[in-house]
Amino acid sequence: MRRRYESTMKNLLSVSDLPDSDLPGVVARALEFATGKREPSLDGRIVGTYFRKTSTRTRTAFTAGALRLSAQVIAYGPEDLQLATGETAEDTALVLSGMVDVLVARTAGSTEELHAFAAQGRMPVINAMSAAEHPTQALTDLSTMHEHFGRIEDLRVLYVGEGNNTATALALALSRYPGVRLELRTPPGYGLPADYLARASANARRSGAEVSERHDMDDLPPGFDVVYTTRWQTTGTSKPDPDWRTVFAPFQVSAKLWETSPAATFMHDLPAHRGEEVTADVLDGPVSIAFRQAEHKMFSAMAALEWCLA
Ligand SMILES: NC(=O)NCCC[C@H](N)C(=O)O
Repeated sequence: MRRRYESTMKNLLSVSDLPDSDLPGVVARALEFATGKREPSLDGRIVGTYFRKTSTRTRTAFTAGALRLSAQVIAYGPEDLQLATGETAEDTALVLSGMVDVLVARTAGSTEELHAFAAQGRMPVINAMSAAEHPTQALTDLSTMHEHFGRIEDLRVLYVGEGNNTATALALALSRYPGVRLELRTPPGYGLPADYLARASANARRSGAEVSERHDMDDLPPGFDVVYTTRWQTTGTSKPDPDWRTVFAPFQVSAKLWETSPAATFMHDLPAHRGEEVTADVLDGPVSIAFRQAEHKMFSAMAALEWCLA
């Protein structure tokens, strides 16, 4: 669709929309918010949130974060907009763009729809999770890692689980940091989409990171700093293989992984299903920062809103 307004509008549809010149600053700003810093930086702004799928962390993070920066919020549920009766995404966003300053949208569907929302060209659109990518989760993960380790560079990260929206965004983000080694272990048939793996590998070649993916849990190198997992049922998806639990079973994160990575910190995008992707002793134990990571959702949402609206 023809762009209606020419502007330098900053959408956050992919973590790759944040240029190298801005990404460290956005993470640093999230870390300032993590220390309790608050400013009325969005006073007078109106944030629209449109969540078509369930959300606990992301929706609350953007709403609470906007309010804490003195913005006002209009929240739309799945049936509230005329989109539900067939109005196009383009027309919907064109109308909203005259009234609200930024739209935070979780479709859990195709990212193309988010591009259709962004086509109007004057109201930035933030991807609060599409089927392909979860960019604001990646920002959360970066600021959580930075807070915990004091850096992101040189971290050795093991990601275990489906190559879902969280994994794609994490791979695109971490691959931009020199010295990072990201090892993805994804169940056979549930790996990262090839184009995302290729983009992350291209980032890594440029930055001096390393990204690799395998579909088994054999020959794991020792000494990971982070073990990261995600639930087995990704929002809005179903698994074609009726036997998928057997395929996923070897990819459960348990204390066994700490035999070779005794200093590793555990991360999880949540919601968690104890006894499936992770055992309760790991998630609820001293190695886990998963619930601090959830708090970072708001800090990174605040930084993302400011970046789009600056
Ligand atoms: N932290 C979150 O945003 N959690 C929501 C679900 C994330 C997960 N990748 C999913 O699609 O199910």
